[in-house]
Amino acid sequence: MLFRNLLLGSRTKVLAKSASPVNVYKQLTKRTICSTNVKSLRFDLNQKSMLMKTSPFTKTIPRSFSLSSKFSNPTTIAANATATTTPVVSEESLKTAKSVAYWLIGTSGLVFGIVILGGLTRLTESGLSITEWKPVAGTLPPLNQKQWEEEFEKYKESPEFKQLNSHINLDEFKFIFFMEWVHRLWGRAIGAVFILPAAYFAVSGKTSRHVNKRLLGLTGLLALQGFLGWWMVKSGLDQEQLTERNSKPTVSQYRLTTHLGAAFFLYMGMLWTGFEILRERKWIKDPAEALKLFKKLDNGSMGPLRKISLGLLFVSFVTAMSGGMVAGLDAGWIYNTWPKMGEQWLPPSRELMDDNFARREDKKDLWWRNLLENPTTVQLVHRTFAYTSFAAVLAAHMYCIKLKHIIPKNANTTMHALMGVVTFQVGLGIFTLLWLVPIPLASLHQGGALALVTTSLIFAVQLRKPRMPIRNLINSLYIQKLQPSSKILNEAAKFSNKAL
Ligand code: HEM
Repeated sequence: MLFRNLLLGSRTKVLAKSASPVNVYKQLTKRTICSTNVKSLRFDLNQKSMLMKTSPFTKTIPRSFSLSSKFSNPTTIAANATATTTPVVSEESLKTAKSVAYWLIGTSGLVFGIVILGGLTRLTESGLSITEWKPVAGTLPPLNQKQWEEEFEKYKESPEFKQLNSHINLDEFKFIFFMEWVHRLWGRAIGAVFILPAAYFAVSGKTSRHVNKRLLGLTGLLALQGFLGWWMVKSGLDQEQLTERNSKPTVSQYRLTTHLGAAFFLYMGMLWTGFEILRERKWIKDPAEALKLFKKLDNGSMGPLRKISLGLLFVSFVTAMSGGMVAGLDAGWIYNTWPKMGEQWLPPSRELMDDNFARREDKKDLWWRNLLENPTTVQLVHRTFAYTSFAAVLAAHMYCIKLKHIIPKNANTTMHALMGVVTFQVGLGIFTLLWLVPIPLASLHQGGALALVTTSLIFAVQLRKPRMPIRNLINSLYIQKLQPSSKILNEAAKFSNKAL
């Protein structure tokens, strides 16, 4: 049990003689834990009880305790009501400037752009044209004829030139170099556009601690992304690795997908944080509306839908990653038929689990190598994930239609959009395959994957319950608005004293 608590957090049922949420909560936070560790509280005023869910690593949590009788005293109730007019955590420490949200969403747009450009670099087979990684010096392209010729000489040493491109001249080289150079420059620009303002916002106190932690994580991810880019390119330049993979000069599909996945994570992290800031600011501005929304989000039927929303985000992400594997293996160039794969619904099992892909004598790696390295199987896996994504969104859409009176209106609208995006994306995938991966369509299909992940992410954000400190803040702001002067509370206290 202790292990479970540490890992998952715990649930504690608190019984109160007084059914006031204010009292129960105050008593709880005073006696046991810091309010920021509380993930959710659910009050049952009839049963005079409260269910508390805490985050992992919360220290002492009594399984159940009764509140002292003094809390059933009306004077104390009034006094406690006064106490809650002061926010549990100050508004300023929770608030993040709107400009931070817009900057994050804008920067995520730049990440969207670089993913598309990266795809175009791959589709035009330009990605292996720059054979070195110079994070600072590489900012400038060759500036004169001599430098261009030097750069071309270096490229002539690469396996790609020797085996595939020995016919190209300097002008053709300039085009592929330019594609890769713009991609790298864009990456550097994102670094600058992210890190400098992040430091400024943090130092000037425009961000909350919560957002600062996110910004730190995103900075780490950004640095990792630059490294992953070079790690990927190296796999296509190094003849030893190519021989080991028995591959023509292209990057490893594993590394391509890792690089793509990290970009998706960076994009999702920026968007999620940006939307969360905007959402919380909106609540702070209008606590009454916020409380109405919280009531909807606290509805029991929303629990499963919240899990479904995260499931949809996960399945969209995994489908996109399986698409990365298709792209990395050029598996879109085979089985260009739909809905069947060739003449059959499924390729022959001999081809799907081809012995030639196993590298171990005992063939123990037959399954996973075919699933990740055999273009036929990898395409089938991508088709399967795509159908799963479509079916999952369709089912969730129908579920939302059923619950449409309970679900927040904006989440409902997003679900309709999600249904549209997934249908469009599946259509794009099919035509990309049928028409032998034309560059504009393949690029649009990649953009479609990002659009699908974006819509799933917005849906998940819209269904999220507020963080506990924000909930506390909104509650107290609401009470402050209702009772602008403490006079009313003093009157209430006097009245209660008389009643005793
Ligand atoms: C929810 C649906 C889908 C998602 C999220 C998705 C996502 C992706 C992604 C992210 C890529 C990699 C693009 C790149 O890195 O350049 C990709 C590639 C590909 N997908 Fe899909 N896809 C979906 C459905 C489909 C379907 C239904 C088909 C065909 C039946 C399909 C066929 C392809 C092909 C052929 C490629 C390789 C294109 C290339 O080489 O650039 N996709 N997909």
